[in-house]
Amino acid sequence: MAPKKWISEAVRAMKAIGIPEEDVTPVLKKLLKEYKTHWKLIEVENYRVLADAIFEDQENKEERVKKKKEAPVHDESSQPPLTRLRMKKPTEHISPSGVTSSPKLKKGRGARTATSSSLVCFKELEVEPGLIKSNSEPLANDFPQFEVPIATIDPSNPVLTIKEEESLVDFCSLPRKELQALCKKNKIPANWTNKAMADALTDLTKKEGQKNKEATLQDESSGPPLKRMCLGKQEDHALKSKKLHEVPIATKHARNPVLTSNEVEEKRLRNVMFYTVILSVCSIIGLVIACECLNLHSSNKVISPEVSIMLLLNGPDIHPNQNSSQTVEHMGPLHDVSDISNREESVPISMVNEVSSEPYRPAFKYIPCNIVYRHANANATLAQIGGEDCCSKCYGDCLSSSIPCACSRKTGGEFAYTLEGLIKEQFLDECISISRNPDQHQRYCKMCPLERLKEGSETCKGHLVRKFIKECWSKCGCSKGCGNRVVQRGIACNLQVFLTSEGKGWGLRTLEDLPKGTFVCEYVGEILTNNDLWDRILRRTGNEKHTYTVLLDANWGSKGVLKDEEALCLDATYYGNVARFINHRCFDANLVDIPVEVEIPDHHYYHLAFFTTRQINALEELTWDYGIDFDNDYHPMKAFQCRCGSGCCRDMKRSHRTKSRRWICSD
Ligand SMILES: C[S@@+](CC[C@H](N)C(=O)[O-])C[C@H]1O[C@@H](n2cnc3c(N)ncnc32)[C@H](O)[C@@H]1O
Repeated sequence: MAPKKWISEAVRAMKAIGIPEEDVTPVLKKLLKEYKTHWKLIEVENYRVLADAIFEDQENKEERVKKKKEAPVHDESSQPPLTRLRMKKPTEHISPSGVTSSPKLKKGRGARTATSSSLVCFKELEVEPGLIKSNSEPLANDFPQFEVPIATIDPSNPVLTIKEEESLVDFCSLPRKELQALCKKNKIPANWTNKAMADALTDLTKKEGQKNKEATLQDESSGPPLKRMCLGKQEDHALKSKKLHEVPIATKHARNPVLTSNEVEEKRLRNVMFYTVILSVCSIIGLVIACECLNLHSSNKVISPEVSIMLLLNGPDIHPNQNSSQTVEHMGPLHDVSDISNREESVPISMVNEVSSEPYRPAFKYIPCNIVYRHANANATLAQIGGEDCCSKCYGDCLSSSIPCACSRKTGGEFAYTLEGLIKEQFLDECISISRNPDQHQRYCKMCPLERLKEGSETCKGHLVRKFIKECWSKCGCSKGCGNRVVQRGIACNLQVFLTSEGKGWGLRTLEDLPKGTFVCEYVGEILTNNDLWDRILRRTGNEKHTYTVLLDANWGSKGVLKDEEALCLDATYYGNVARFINHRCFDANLVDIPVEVEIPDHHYYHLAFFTTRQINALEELTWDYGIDFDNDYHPMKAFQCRCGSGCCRDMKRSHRTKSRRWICSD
């Protein structure tokens, strides 16, 4: 006798395909009587036998009713015959008596989908209870194309592929003796006809296969989340292509899922709150410890909160090639050199020193996305985004749509990205040209916020008029896998921080070949107002440096007088990501920085993203032209001595140039 639990399982399976319990129990009772000790065969192929028997039963009932009704008048032409949608014609089913045998499931996708994935299919189709789609109808065309990622295949409802089904042993061809032996082993009556025994064995094998598949799927889902990190080059390249990006972002890295923009926003806000609390606590403790360390009590020096925070959390940067005797004892822990992002990125970022034996104690905290410092106005609200700045009516992938959506408007009615997730060549070349020929693209700024804070300095030399990329965002109707969302997905290529041998300190390199136009990373740091930045600069003392600050000036000068809270910059001195390690190259840098509008449409705040200017080979150092004017004596902070090694090094030639001051450096 079948246990109660088994019966309720059978009822539940039928319910899932829309058959109510009252239809199931009488048929099940009959079947159990018929199958006796072989009741387990009923559950084969998701209770196919049971489902067929129920339909047969219903059909018989309907037939009887129909006959009764038709008995007095016979007019076949007035009513079309009731066509029944069902998974298969229930002519025969596996019978323990061995008299009849079931026709095998048709080796077609439809048949398997209907039986094995009934849960998903029937729900979407809203098929009338009791009716199941015919395998003669193409199922695939009936369903809306949902973006169901591969990772969400229900392991409890595995689907055999055609190949797997075909690879099953052909029991029919076995000699009777062998069949009988196999049946005996599997507790199937050995006195059935050859066909019946073969069918029963086939079904058992399929069931075994399904169980194994289930186990494998479960194993995979609970396996180590390091799979993404161990991807080969080919897979990695494929991952970068848009198609694979369509896997929901959250599944990208099980250990450290990449966040959706909303989540990023939430996380950012949480970060801000978290860091604000940490900052306040640390500034008090840091002040005390820093004073202890520096013995400042007696020297009467005043330490700014920022300085003390830096001492406590990080300490200033030490480059092994620089004299570190004046630096304070570091209090922060060593970074995990196998992943300096501490799993904040979806790919690990390793750090190597092949030049000296000095350990690296980074003087910064790794953050994967920008955080707001104090009063900087970089908070996005959905109300800020007008109808013309989003594509609320889109769905799926905007890049595959025949008509470019509203989000392409700011890039001239064409998206900046290709279907492969690279930046379009023409767009990229224009950005490179702007960066390399600044004189032709600068906008003079009479009331530059940076200039008006300085006393006695020369007037502003201008800011580049930049080309913006605009990505779809939260208010857009498209999916998270939309091809017009690249930068917001974060780093996807294998990068490494390494100690340069030319005396530039640490640098960043790629561990894989990168095609032209690949997104590498974003410049991440604290978002500061112009006032905050100036405060930090004025407060800096002795050995302290501000070599990690970039002005977000792409829109400066387009308005009249820029408010101080609108003039923003990114400071990666204390909080930053890999981009803070990218060194400068005067000529032919292999990266170009492009402003990217994601959340805020008016461009006072934007993301600064790096794309490859050409094909880059694995292990090449990634470089970027900071846009430093090495000849500017009035520069608030003196530039470093350039060791970029390029033939046209601006520092070597000392030629007179007027370059944008996007980069602020000190040495
Ligand atoms: C944004 S950081 C780059 C990472 C830095 N090398 C480090 O170790 O943290 C900028 C600083 O790196 C150094 N640097 C960058 N490019 C350089 C170059 N071409 N020549 C010499 N030093 C360079 C300078 O000290 C500069 O102030």
